[in-house]
Amino acid sequence: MSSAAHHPDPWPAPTVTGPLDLTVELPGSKSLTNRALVLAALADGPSVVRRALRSRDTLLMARALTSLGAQVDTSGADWSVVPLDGSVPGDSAQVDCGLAGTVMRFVPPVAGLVRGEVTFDGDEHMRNRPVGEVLTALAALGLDVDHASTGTPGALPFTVRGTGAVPGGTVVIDASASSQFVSALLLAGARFDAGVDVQHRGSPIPSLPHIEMSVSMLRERGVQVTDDEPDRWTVAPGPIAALEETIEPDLSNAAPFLALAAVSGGSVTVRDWPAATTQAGDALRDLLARMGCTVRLDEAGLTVTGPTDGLRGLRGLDADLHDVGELAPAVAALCALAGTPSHLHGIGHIRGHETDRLAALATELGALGADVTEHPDGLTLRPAPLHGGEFRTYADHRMAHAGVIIGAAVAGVAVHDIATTGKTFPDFAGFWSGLFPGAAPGRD
Ligand SMILES: O=C(O)C1=C[C@@H](OP(=O)(O)O)[C@@H](O)[C@H](O)C1
Ligand SMILES: C=C(OP(=O)(O)O)C(=O)O
Repeated sequence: MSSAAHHPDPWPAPTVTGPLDLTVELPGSKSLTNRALVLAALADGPSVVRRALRSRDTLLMARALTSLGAQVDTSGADWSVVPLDGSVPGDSAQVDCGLAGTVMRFVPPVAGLVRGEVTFDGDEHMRNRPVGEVLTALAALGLDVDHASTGTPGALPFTVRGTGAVPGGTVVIDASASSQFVSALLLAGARFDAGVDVQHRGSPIPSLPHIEMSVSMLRERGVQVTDDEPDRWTVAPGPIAALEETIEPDLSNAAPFLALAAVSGGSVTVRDWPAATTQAGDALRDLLARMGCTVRLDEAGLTVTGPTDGLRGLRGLDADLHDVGELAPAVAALCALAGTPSHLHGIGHIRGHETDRLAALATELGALGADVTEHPDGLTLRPAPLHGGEFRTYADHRMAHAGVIIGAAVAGVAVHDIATTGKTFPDFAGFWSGLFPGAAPGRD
């Protein structure tokens, strides 16, 4: 994982000096790794998560499940998991959610399925990220959840007192703030006595591909999921089959790398890009093509080639990113460099991500000269000359990705807390700088 000890803070982002021609092999998907770990902990036998992502979010998930009584061996590239055995070791546990939405939302239902008292807390900002709908839903499904006496109701810190069994049944939630509310209930739902029937009422749910990812991983493990009505998912009670699964590369984390093709007017290939996937990052193929890049998916991987006249040929984008909000910071950075205006919309929910990403992007891109207007649900960016300066990241890995994209195009950009990329990428700064000619050899 990246560490502040190895990289200055703020970190001078490397700038391209000509077209790059790169092939990169990226670490595994956070979303796939953390789902595979949860499902393995609830499975009917030992599982293996091959090519697991080793990053802050996935190690927090491994630790959380271990504290609930699973055995997760993270020592190699392939992680083995022996499922939960019914009781929390020592009868009580503390789960550190860090800044991982997947840990804060996916683990509480699991805690109801083991006997013992489990307290959840996390980074300071994590207390502002929404989770109340999950906790209220879990209480309605028969879990003993205390989030009123521990601090602000509906937020970290909270306590789950598991009895080892969850009655389950039908629940109505408003998942307009995060798709993870639904995924949380579905992933554990097969182990509830009556399964779970989740119905959403409210504004449209963001990040729907992530719910499809949960559904598809459950089905791969033999769980019966019905999703033929909009905004309703039913998981039948039953076992979750143990599985050996190989984790795909993280396609959302591919964004800054593919952006290098556009910034440098060169080509970047990401190896092992899956032909079919539920990852939201697959939308980069369409988004980058719409911006004027050439995109080719073949046995070599996904190759993106930037416009031949470089950034002058990069077109702005009018895009609804509601389904793929986690791409917004990197896409916004590219739009700030494009030759025509952009309007990114449908992403009001990313104000509840690692930071208020719309405010953070407007402030930090604006500070480097971008012409950016913040809207309740998005950003408008118009072409403007950018200049160097400091780019603050607010503990948000994807803000750091936005910063290094600008830094690749504009000399003199210094990105604050580059180590925050460790949330989903081991030694991002070393990997990134190793891609630039003249960089010190031997970085991983
Ligand atoms: O389930 C998941 O793995 C995720 C769902 C999405 O969350 P939201 O629905 O809160 O946007 C996504 O943005 C996040 O990075 C990962
Ligand atoms: C929103 C994100 O993370 P989390 O899983 O913490 O919600 C993200 O990675 O962009």
